[in-house]
Amino acid sequence: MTLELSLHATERDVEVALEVADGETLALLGPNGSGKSTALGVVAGTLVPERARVVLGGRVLTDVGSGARGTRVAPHARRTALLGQDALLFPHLSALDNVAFGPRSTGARRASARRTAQRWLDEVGVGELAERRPAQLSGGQAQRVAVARALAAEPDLLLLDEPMAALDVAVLPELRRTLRRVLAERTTIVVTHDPLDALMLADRVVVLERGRVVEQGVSQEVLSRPRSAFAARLAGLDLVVGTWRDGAVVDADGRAVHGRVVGEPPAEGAAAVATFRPGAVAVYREAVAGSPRNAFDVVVTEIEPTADLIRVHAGALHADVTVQAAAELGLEPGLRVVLVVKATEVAVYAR
Ligand SMILES: Nc1ncnc2c1ncn2[C@@H]1O[C@H](COP(=O)(O)OP(=O)(O)OP(=O)(O)O)[C@@H](O)[C@H]1O
Repeated sequence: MTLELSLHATERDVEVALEVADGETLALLGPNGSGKSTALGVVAGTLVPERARVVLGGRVLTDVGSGARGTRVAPHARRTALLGQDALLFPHLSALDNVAFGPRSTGARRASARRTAQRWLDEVGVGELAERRPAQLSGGQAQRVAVARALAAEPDLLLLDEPMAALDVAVLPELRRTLRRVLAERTTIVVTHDPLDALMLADRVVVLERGRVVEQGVSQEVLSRPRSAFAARLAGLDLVVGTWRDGAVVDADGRAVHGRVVGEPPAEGAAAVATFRPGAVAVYREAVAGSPRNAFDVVVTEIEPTADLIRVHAGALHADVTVQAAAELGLEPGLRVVLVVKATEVAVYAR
């Protein structure tokens, strides 16, 4: 179902308008305090600001402000499902009964609700844990149950508020793949700080800053534009978007980045991304002999002191070096340098 949202929360200085197409997943990105939760709250109906209009599949859910009708559909009657950082399962119910709760509350009989619940638990990979209580589940398993619960309610719109922020990094690639599968064809908004989530889960991203939309577009395009190394910067990562060829991610400039493949290897010719920490990037004045696999000829565009290091900007790429190294290299904007990053420091994912 198509979502149309416009809101003006005067006190918070948040003014946002966006649309989500039927079946589309939209990632909402932005730094702390940029208005992401405000936007989700207005859609979910937990927040009614001075002016807002929310229309989901032609149903007006919120319409307040001058000249508006004063419509405020209650949160539980919106046919939206919100999943946050914490699973928030009912502690006294089994995983199965937690998931069956939604279908039960919309009138399904017990046996049928439990069958539906089992199907969703299977779908998100925790079918064998159906009889466990939340206390007997790991964080990642509990979050999978919460995803099943959200989906079992058959919402018209799914709202995910940093659904993976509280989880161990080790479980993220698998959960991300599960989400990618279940979100396909579902109208969804996902709030995230992680550009990989934006790339892997979302068709489109909207970037918020200080309560305003500053950039939006197809995820890959937004995230690969230098200006939108913004999103990569949010996660503290350098990010190269390209195509998987001969065991490397090849970007639009033909730069090949080698790394460790995380999860399923990308298919030859398929979209792929490489990420690495700026701290893993070394800076040289010229190509080093016996050069390691990833060496990029770049021009320094900016030098930025951080807490205890110097961040070297070269277009969309960054390197963090010590003050001493920056001085020895004579780093300044306009200087040609070679950035070197070991393949073992680079994570490569299929898109
Ligand atoms: N309950 C509140 N009352 C008044 N102002 C608030 C309230 N919650 C947030 N704000 C303000 O509204 C603005 C947007 O905040 P919001 O929580 O929507 O940002 P966010 O992008 O979700 O941030 P985060 O990533 O930290 O969750 C900020 O200026 C914030 O200080």
